[in-house]
Order: sequence, then structure tokens, then C-alpha cells
Amino acid sequence: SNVNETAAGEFLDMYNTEAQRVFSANAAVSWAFNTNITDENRQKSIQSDLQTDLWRQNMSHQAAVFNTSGFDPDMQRQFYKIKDIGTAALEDVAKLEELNSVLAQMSTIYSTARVCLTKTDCLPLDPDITREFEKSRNEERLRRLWVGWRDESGKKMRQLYTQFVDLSNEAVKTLGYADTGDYWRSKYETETFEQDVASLFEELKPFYTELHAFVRRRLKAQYGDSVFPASGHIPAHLLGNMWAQQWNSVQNLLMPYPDQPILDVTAEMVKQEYTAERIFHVADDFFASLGLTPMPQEFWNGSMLEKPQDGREVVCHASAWDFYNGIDFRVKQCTEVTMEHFSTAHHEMGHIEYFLQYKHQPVVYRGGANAGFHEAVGDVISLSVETPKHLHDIGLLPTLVENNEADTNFLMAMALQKIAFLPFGYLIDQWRWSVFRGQTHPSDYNKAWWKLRCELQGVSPPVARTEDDFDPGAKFHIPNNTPYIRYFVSFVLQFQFHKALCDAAGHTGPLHTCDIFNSTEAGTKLGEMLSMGSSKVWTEPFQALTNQTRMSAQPLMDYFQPLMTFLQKENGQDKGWQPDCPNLDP
Ligand SMILES: C[C@H](NC(=O)O)C(=O)O
Ligand SMILES: [Zn+2]
Repeated sequence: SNVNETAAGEFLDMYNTEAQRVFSANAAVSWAFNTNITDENRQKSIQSDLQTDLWRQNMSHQAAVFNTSGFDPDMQRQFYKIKDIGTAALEDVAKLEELNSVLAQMSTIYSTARVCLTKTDCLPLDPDITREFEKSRNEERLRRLWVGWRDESGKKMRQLYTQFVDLSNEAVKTLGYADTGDYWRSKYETETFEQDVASLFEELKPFYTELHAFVRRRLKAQYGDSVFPASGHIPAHLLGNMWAQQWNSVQNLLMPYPDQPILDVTAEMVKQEYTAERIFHVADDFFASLGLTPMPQEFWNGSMLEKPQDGREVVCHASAWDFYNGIDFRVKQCTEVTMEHFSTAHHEMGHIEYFLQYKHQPVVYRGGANAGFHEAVGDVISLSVETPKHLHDIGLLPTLVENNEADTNFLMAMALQKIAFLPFGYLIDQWRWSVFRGQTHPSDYNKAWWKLRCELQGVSPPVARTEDDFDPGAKFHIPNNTPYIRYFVSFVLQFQFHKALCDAAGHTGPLHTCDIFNSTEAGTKLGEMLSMGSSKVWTEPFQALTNQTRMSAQPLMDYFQPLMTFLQKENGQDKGWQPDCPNLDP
């Protein structure tokens, strides 16, 4: 009845006003904890999260009073989202506090862990150990850091993680979900989501297998065959990254044509005395060139763009923050002057641009059309920025060499970032979904993790692993409870977005040479999609931009096709690996 509808409208207005007050207060306390990890700030953050969860519970109960069946679809969607409160649904307040406390403890362990190679020389992950992984070619030192990091991070949180799983599952079952994975997947509003990502992964496997074979051969030449197991796996500590998730840091060993330019602008940025701030201004210039919203002054005032040097412990893993007050939007990044951080800055600024584009929406709609969209925005921009032509235009690539060999080197550099990542991006939540479902018991946590790493990624542990270890906990997103399939989805979507934006910008020629810089046509189409936030099911904004209604690996495969042809010729039949995992109890 319209009395009900009028009252419902007033409820939504109240919710929207209150939510901005509650969420921005919580964001401020959480920001204080993440940028200054102390016992006091952790306790304040736990209490703030608890109060925010209780407020969401209360709002959900008030919303449940309304019979929304006769309401218009938009109102129904807003009520659905107000009631979809996830783990905040845990009725037992003591358990709810325990859940928030366990998460805050795991986050602290991860972000304050240090590896002591000598009594006095204790290194944090960022920037020290990460820099070693980027630069060192000393197999023994890399192995010690690889084991040491896992001893100081994952190994210390196995029990906490088990507690988290039980509490999170109990909470979402209150809302009728089978388990936490069921709840996380429901956010994609796609019945066939789990099958869709599985078939995308199958479709992309041949590309990964060719890249893996080429990289393995080059690394064998560098480190000697004896370091490599007969099964065909690549030992995880040799790929330039603590988790072997992207391999750009060892690209100087991997260029098809070493006498052609290598696409790494780190040295040039250092030579030009780039600062963290300048990296973010270069990124900002690109968004502005598209006619999108430049970063507001509050962004520059409030962000933490460098690791503090005053002894404070901070969460260095980069992130972007919406304070839900329409004013404060910040990035927290321990920026180093490297190509990887240059790319990460664009990634994080993509999140901020999304926040800015949908800040007029009701709070319940201030999110990505789905989480993969949010992870894709900045990366789409980077696909233009990282072209040799664009890097030359902004003065980071002094000589622009345009020939087939340089082109192959460029595609290899992009494949080490995008193709290398695909199995990793896919397997993290394969592991977590199996844990949440009860298919993987705590007694098998590590075995199940390495089974996936060995089978899907063709990467193996450099030393024996047992159930004393908890290697999933050594990757940020597990202790910090950030779902991960969103990155796999993003790596597929971003090439569909890139193709659509390049078409809008009037690009002709191969997709991998497209640079949409200064294209307000592309910017307008992107802005229209971003401004919708999560007000509609993702297929609607997706279709508006791409004229497609499904995720497709085709644009990604078209982009890399010239490299695949090269790799297939190089590899012949010397590719692939046995599923069984070396260094793991059978
Ligand atoms: C790919 C993912 N990106 C991110 O966390 O922003 C990662 O770093 O593991
Ligand atoms: Zn992100």
C-alpha cells in the first residue's frame, strides 16, 4: 500500500543519512589502526567494527518489518542490500566481538612480521624482503627469506584462521547461506558464477602452460637444472615475487630478444628522481585526460603515499578507502619508485575514481557492479599507460623502438603480469571455498593449498611443507579476509573493457598497441558505467559499455595471440608438469 511505501521511503532516507555517519566514523577508526598498528588502536578498531556490525543488525531488523513485495524494483534492491549484512548477522555479541578480534589479530601478525637473518638484522616484508625478491639471484638467500616469511606470518595464525572460519560460517548461516563461500559468491548475482570462472580458467590454461614452459627453461639456464624437480614444477622462490603470483621482477632473464629494449621504467624513474607523489600525479593526469574526476584536495591531504619513517607499524599492503561521506577518499601505499608501484598506484587510483563516480548514489549502491569491476578500473588505465608509446610520450622510455622483436618483448612483459597471474588469481578462493564448505579440514589446510599450487600453477615449495605450516596465511588476503576471485574476474573483464574503450576512442590496429589517453569519448563511456555503482545487476552496466552480457576470455587471448604463436614455436612439446607436488607428504 502507498502508506507502507511512503514509510519505506522515509526509512531509506534515514538509513542513508545514518549509514554515512556510522560508516565514516568506522572508516576513520579503521584508518587510524591501519596507519598506526598499536594495541590501543587495535582495540578501538575492534570496538568500532563491533558497534558498526550491531548498527547494521539493527537496521536489518527494522528493514525486515516492511513488506516489500509491492515496491518498485529499485526500492526492493535497496531493502535487499540493507538486510544482506553478512557476518554482522551473528546474534551472539560475544562471538561477534571474537570474530572482529580474530581478524584484527591476524592482520597485525601479517603486517608486523619480520624475518631475522641474523640476531640484529630483522627485515619487514615491505620494502626490504620484497626488494630482495625483486633483485636477488641468490637461490639460497631467496629460499631462506621464502621459508622465514612463512614462519613469521602464516605459521603463527593457523589456529586464529580456524576460529575465523567457524565464526564466519555460523554468522552467514543466520542469513540462510550454506557457508561463507556461498555468501561471497552470491555477491556476483550470477547463478552459474562458479562454473563460469572454472570454464574461463580452462580456456586460458593453454596460454599459461606455454608461458610457464618458456619461463622454466630460462630459469633453469640461470639457476641450473638441479634446483628444479623432475616433475616439471618451478620452485616458488625463483619467480621474483614472494607468492610467485606475477613474474615481472625476473623479466630481465625472460625477454625473448634481450638486445631489444626491456619494458621496465624503474631505472628511468629513479634517474628522474621520481617521488611517490609524482607517481600519483602522473596517474591523476591520465584520469583527468579522459574527462573523469581528478583527485580532490582531500585525497592529497589525507592519503598515506609512503611508508612512515617515524617507527610506526602500518599495513603496507596498498589499499583505497571510501570514507562514505562524499568528501574523504584516500590511498594507503608504501610506495617505492619502481614500475610495479607505478602500476599499483594506477590500480589504487582506479578504486578512488570509482568512489568519486558513484558518490552521489545511496550508500547501499556505493560499490562495484561486482567486485571484479572495482579491481579492473585502474588496471584498464594501466593497459594504456604501460604501452611503449605512452611511456615514451610521458618521458619514461627515452627511445621508442617499434619492430616485431620489441613488440614481442613488450607482450612478454605484459604476460608476466597478466597471464602468469591467472592460476594464482583463480586458486586462492578454490582453497578458501573448499575450507568454508568443510571439504578441506584444518588437518589438511596446507596439503590442500599445495595441491592447488602444484596442479594449477605448476609451482612447488622449495623446501618440505607439513601441517605445522600454514602457507595460505603468508598471503595478505587470507589473514585480511579479502576475497580473491575478484582479481581473476578483473583480469578477464579488464581486457573486455579495454577493447570497448579502445573502440570508443577510435583505435585501429592490434589491441595491445591501444592507448586511450585524452579520449573523452572513452572517458564518458567509462564514467557512465562507474557512476552506476552497484545500483543494478552487473550485466546491465557491463552491456552498456561492452555490448556483451557475459565474461569472455576472447579479448585477453586476442591481445596476447602474437606472443602465444612465438611461445608455441619456442616450446614445441617441452611444456607441462606432473600434478603430484614435490616436497609434500603424499
Ligand atoms: C592482485 C592483488 N592486488 C591487490 O591486492 O590490490 C594482490 O596484490 O595480490
Ligand atoms: Zn584493488
